[in-house]
Amino acid sequence: MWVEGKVIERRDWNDKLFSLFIQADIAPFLPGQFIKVALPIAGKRIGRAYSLVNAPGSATLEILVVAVEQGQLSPALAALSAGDKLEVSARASGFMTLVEIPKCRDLWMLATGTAVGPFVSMLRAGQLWSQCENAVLVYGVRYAHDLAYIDELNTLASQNPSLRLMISVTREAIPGAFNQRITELIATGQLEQAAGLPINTDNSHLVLCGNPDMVSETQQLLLEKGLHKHLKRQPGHITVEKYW
Ligand SMILES: Cc1cc2nc3c(=O)[nH]c(=O)nc-3n(C[C@H](O)[C@H](O)[C@H](O)COP(=O)(O)OP(=O)(O)OC[C@H]3O[C@@H](n4cnc5c(N)ncnc54)[C@H](O)[C@@H]3O)c2cc1C
Repeated sequence: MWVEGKVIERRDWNDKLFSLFIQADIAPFLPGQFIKVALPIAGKRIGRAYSLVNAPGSATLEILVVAVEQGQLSPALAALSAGDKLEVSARASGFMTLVEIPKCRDLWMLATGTAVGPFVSMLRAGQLWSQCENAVLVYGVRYAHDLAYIDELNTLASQNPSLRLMISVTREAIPGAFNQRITELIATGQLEQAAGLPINTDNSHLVLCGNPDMVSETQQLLLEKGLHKHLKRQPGHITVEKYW
C-alpha cells in the first residue's frame, strides 16, 4: 500500500548524492529498515527501496540517495525539491535490524556508499548500546566528497569511545582514512588492528550492507575465518543486505 509523501527539504552532499526529507504518514519502523519510494515515470509507477536514515519517532523521514547514471528512478528523485510529491510505502520492511541481530560484544557495521544510511539510523536511535559493548562503523566510498553524514559520525565517535569510525576512500588519499577497499582491509587484518578488536566467533557480529561485490567478497572472507551467516533457525555472525 502506498501513501502520499511530500518533500519538505533536501540536502545535497555532492552533485549526485543527496538526502531527501519527506513528510509521510507511515507505520512505525525499526532502524535498519527501508521504505519504497515511487514516482510516476512515463505513465508507470516506478518504485525502489531506500533505507531510512532518521531514527524512529522523528517528524520526517530521511533517505540518502545517489543518482545512478541511466537509472530509472534515482535521477527523477534527484530532480525533486521542497514541495514536490512522491509515493511512499505505508510500511517499512527489512530484517537488517537490531531485533534480528544477536547480542554480541563487538558489532561491526560495514557499509559502502549510501548504505551508511541504515547505520546512521541505528546510531541516532542509540539502542544499539544495549546490544553490544563496542561498535565499529566501516564506511567505504570512492571520493572524500561521497562521505555523507561524516561530520555527524565524527561527532558521535568523538563523544563515545565505544564507537570506532573507520573510513575508506579508495580513489584518493586523504588523511585519517584508509585508501583500500573494505575487502582488502579485512583480508590483511588492517581493520582489526586499527579497531583493536579481533574478528572472531566469540565476540563479533558483522553487518554488511551496500555494493553486492563488497557484500559477497567480505562474506566469503568471513566464512573462511570460521564465521557463519546468521539465520533465524541457526544463529551466526554475519548479516547481509545487498542494495542491488
Ligand atoms: C534493501 C535495499 C535498500 C536500498 N537502499 C538504498 C538507499 O538507501 N540509497 C540508495 O541510493 N539506493 C538504495 N537502494 C538501491 C535503490 O533501491 C535503487 O536500486 C537505486 O536507487 C537505483 O534505482 P534506479 O531506478 O535509478 O536504477 P535502475 O534503473 O533500477 O538501475 C539499477 C542499477 O543501479 C546501480 N545502483 C543501485 N543502487 C545503487 C547505489 N545505492 N549506489 C550505486 N549504484 C547503485 C546498480 O548498478 C544497479 O544495477 C536500496 C536497495 C535495496 C534492495
